Amino acid sequence: MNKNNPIGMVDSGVGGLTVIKEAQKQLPNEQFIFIGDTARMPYGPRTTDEVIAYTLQMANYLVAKKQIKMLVIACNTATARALTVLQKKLTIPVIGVIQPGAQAAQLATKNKIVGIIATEGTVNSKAYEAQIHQYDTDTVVVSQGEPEFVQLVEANKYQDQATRELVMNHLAPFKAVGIDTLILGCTHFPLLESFIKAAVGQEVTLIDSGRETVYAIKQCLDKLALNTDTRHDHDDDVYYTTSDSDDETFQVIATNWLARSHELDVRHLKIVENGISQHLEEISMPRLILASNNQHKITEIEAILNDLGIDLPVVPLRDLGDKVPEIIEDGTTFEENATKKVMTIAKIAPNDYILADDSGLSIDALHGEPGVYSARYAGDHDDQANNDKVLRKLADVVSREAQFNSVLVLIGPNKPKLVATGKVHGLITQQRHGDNGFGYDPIFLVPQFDKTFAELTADEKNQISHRGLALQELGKQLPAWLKGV
Ligand SMILES: O=c1nc[nH]c2c1ncn2[C@H]1C[C@H](O)[C@@H](COP(=O)(O)OP(=O)(O)OP(=O)(O)O)O1
Ligand SMILES: [Mg+2]
Repeated sequence: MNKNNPIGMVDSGVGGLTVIKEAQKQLPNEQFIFIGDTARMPYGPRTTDEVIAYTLQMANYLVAKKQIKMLVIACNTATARALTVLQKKLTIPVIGVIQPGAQAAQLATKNKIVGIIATEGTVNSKAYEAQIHQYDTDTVVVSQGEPEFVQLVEANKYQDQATRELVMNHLAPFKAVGIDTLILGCTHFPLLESFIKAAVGQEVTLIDSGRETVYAIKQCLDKLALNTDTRHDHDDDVYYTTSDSDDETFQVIATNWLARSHELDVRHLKIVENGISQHLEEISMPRLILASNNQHKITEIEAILNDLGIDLPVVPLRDLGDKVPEIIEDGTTFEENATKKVMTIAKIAPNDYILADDSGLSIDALHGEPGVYSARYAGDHDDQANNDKVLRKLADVVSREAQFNSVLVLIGPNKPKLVATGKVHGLITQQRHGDNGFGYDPIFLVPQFDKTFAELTADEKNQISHRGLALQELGKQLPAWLKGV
């Protein structure tokens, strides 16, 4: 196990953020990856089988995809019901929030009357009682389920006056019993700490199960020599939620509670049903795939895309690996072929944006030839043979007018196709000049520079080329298209 791998933390929703906050404070160099199961919260009313299944899905994701070195179950309900199962199934250390809290309470109590507030699931499991009675059978344990507290925190109402009154009312019985220690047996409850203290009395010791858990994490890292020796910034920490939409409440609570000045890196996992089993998969950010096998084109397009302010990761076709199907360019127009390119790639990348260019040289004296057949005029993608054929056909021809055409087609998830074209006039030379570029560049003369495309720098070519002009045109149409206008 690599000690520089991250620590995984799983929770039913937002409560575990109190644990990660403490962990970030006490373990400044460790990297944390947190999953809040916001799609299925709260866990309190769930069956034990459900809680075990959900917790395992999150654990399996973190082990398989993030190579975590340790798992923390930052949720009391999940600890009560799933900890022992996960400890058996996983080969990494798994730490729960109950044992550390119970131990701290046992050390803190003097009158041996300990209160517990938790979800109903945790209360019914009697996990805290069992743990406390392992240390001392005489300790009196008074527990109370407080599912409403969980809901108030999850609804971001943990600072409201009405919440304060509700907490005061609910916790009044603890005063009558005379507890001297109260376990906050749900990771949501530290957010209500000041209200809880006011309700039970300042003299009562509150045990934050999350904080105690972080001591246990530290001890475990020390014992197994798993402390990282590289420095992470907690801005590297990643927070996943399982709701597929924008999880605004999570983002707001997390940013406030963790007191970060900028937005946290919150990503989404989707729950994938597979027959009777389920697993989690990251919902990937859409990419812009450049559907071309021609590296020269890709380089030109990438250089110009930079200036168009496209906020998507740009991925060349070759990065999609060997699953890319063959693209058959048998259309009779550039637009038809460019459309075939994007549609073929859309089959394997339905959630991405895809951009293709189909282009070619059209010579007036040859009635537009080679046109859509430019790439295979003489030999398939044999630039030398293609150039030779053009020069041979024009050997005795005086009129050497020609155009390069580029047709760009862009598609995106749930978007109509966007077409942009560019055209540049030139003259076919008598022989090749220059080594830059590709294709017919050495025989395409731009009168304004008195140079062929192959004699221009990449920047100079991009300023005036058919592809450069088509990309500029695309850039103009893009904002409205992205907005769906
Ligand atoms: O700026 C250019 N400078 C020189 N030649 C060019 C240019 N632009 C297109 N051409 C020629 C090369 C090729 O013979 C044909 C494009 O064929 P075309 O199918 O669009 O591209 P391709 O097969 O090289 O790559 P892909 O289809 O994977 O994007 O026109
Ligand atoms: Mg092609």
